[in-house]
Amino acid sequence: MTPKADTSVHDPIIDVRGLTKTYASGFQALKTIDLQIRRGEIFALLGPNGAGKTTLISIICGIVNASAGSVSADGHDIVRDYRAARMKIGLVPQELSTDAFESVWATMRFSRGLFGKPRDDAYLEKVLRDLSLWDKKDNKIMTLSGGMKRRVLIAKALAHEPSILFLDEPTAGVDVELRHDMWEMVRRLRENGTTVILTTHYIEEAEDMAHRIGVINKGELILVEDKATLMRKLGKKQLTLQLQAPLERIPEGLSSYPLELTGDGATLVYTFDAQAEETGIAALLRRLHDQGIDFKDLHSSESSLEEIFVSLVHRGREARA
Ligand SMILES: Nc1ncnc2c1ncn2[C@@H]1O[C@H](COP(=O)(O)OP(=O)(O)OP(=O)(O)O)[C@@H](O)[C@H]1O
Repeated sequence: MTPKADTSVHDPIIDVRGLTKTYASGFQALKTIDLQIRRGEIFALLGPNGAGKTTLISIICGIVNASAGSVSADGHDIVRDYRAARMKIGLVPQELSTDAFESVWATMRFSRGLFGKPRDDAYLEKVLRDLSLWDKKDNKIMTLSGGMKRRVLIAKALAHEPSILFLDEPTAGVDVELRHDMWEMVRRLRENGTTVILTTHYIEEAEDMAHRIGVINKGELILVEDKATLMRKLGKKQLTLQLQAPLERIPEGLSSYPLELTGDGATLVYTFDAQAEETGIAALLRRLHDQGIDFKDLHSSESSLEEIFVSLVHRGREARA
């Protein structure tokens, strides 16, 4: 990887300002996005299906046109200075769409050539070795396993030595081992100075790797935060109790607890802070017993990202109302 002259984190490597996107269908996929990515960071963009993650990445990578606003990549405006901006960026898409009949090696050489970069077989060899693909270099892509094809996508995106790498759902549907290999690879890239932006549905992925996290929902960037701060906010767990007999409402004696009655009154959900020393579960169960409320089953779970997004958006709407 090329050494980076400027490693300052204050100078954004990606600068997105007032970006909006309305597709030809009239659907507004992005609503005024402002986002600065720091040089050398791993940034995770989280959001439920259809939130606008791929649209945002596609605009930054010059695949989709913005309706308004501007983006610069390493100082180059992605419209006025498209070639220079694109040269800085490697994109690992969700799916492999072409090159099935080509060998891994030919695909790499071709990708590098597309960006007008001089031949550098030693560099390409290093990329393939780092991704455990070297022994497959002469294989046609169609003969590789799904996991290997994923690695090829990454290798291809790195062929022209970009300083910014976008990974769109890098580990969706891959097995645990490959997921860990990919995380390892992302860390190595970062150590070499590459800025990595990934989209994911997996909270562990963001938790494990990202320095900062952006949450996008319905085309709005609802927050951008350092990971540690966000994890504290998201660190909620839930205890779900299946009641023996449905309740009409939460009894007075339990009103001090953050409880919610769902499933026609037959399910009681208690939300608590996973990081807190006292979860309050023991006291709650005692209180339920005192109130004569019996349950037949209970389980605890961490709120899914989708639930967290919904609650974030909900809160945002309430705050605006
Ligand atoms: N070419 C298009 N024309 C019209 N609407 C589109 C087009 N591409 C995407 N959309 C819509 O824009 C919204 C955002 O889509 P996008 O693919 O950016 O979401 P995403 O966050 O990447 O979702 P996922 O996690 O499912 O990949 C969706 O409602 C989608 O249906």
